[in-house]
Amino acid sequence: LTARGIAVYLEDADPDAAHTAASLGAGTTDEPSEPVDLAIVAVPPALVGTVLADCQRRGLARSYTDVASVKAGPRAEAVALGCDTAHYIGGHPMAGREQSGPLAARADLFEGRPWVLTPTADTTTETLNAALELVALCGAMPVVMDAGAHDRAVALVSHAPQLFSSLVAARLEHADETAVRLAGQGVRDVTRIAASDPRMWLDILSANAGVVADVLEELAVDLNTAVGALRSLAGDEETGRRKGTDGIESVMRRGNNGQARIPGKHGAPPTRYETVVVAIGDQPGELGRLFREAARAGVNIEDVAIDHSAGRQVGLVQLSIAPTATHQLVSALVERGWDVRD
Ligand SMILES: NC(=O)c1ccc[n+]([C@@H]2O[C@H](COP(=O)([O-])OP(=O)(O)OC[C@H]3O[C@@H](n4cnc5c(N)ncnc54)[C@H](O)[C@@H]3O)[C@@H](O)[C@H]2O)c1
Ligand SMILES: O=C(O)C(=O)C[C@]1(C(=O)O)C=C[C@@H](O)C=C1
Repeated sequence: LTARGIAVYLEDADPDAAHTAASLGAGTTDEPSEPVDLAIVAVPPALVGTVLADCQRRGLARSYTDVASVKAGPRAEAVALGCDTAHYIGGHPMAGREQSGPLAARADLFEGRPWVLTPTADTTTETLNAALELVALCGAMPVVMDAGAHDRAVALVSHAPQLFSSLVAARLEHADETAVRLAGQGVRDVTRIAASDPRMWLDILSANAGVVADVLEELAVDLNTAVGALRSLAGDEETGRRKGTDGIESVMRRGNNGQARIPGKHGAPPTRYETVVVAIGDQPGELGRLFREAARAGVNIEDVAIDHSAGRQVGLVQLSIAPTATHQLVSALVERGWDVRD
């Protein structure tokens, strides 16, 4: 927001958090001299109602929104606390990180991401417009939804996946070191969000517990079917083995179909990117140098993942790029002496 010339006033129960954010260029810790256009309540979900009530009592802004990962509970609390709901609109940017705090912030976090807004019949046009402007300034795409529908949707696409990631990672807690050392990109992809803050997620999951439990129950049925298929595959009997093969094939195909439905950037249809793997030395500045080479070659990097080989001073960088740009990037990198892997 500051990069787009918007005056941002930061306030946090932890003054260090606000000062750190200010020093990173997110805004100022000075108090505004008059009510601002929009106050963004970015606190844990269970605190949204009380913080909103407090901000409104202080007359901080003309309109208010929040960013909590659940929407029905915070709204009910705001209503119960007697908040001015006409000038409050629930919000939820569908982007985030497994790390919290100002040091984990990124200016481009919301670019191209859905940002849910949950207006109600009494929401004023001024408040809806202020929230829409915020979403546009952050480069996100507004999605207007009812709070309950939002909570059911995120149970499926965010809350249950978080628990699943944690459960997969929990298998590693007491695993043999020799096994954990072999971790490759697959398990890293599946468990990245298992590093998330447990207190924050307890708060989120408590506010959406029943719906998330429904999703996990359905998953549990699928898990049992997969276990049955694997047991049949492990047996000697031919019919059983065929049944097992069918079962696992069905899991994999259904997974392919579900994964293919996940939208690409800016809500575009899912895109298939080509991956170019480059080995880089484990030293400062290497990644920046590689990105500059891609820019010189005129190739847009759509996504990036790094696989650090255990015990080796190299990392394998996987650059996801448009398939049509593969030749251009590979030849530019090879020409400039980079170690491009097949
Ligand atoms: N982290 C994510 O991926 C993500 C993504 C989308 C939405 N959200 C939502 O954003 C909100 C904040 O999450 P976060 O990850 O930024 O957490 P965070 O811990 O980084 O930030 C929360 C901040 O709220 C402050 N705070 C707590 N009580 C307060 C109070 N009474 N008054 C003022 N400040 C107070 C804390 O000191 C902390 O700095 C949550 O509602 C979360 O559901 C998080
Ligand atoms: O990608 C991550 O690390 C996230 O935490 C993102 C994520 C998500 O599940 O997509 C997590 C919770 C928020 O409510 C919104 C976004």
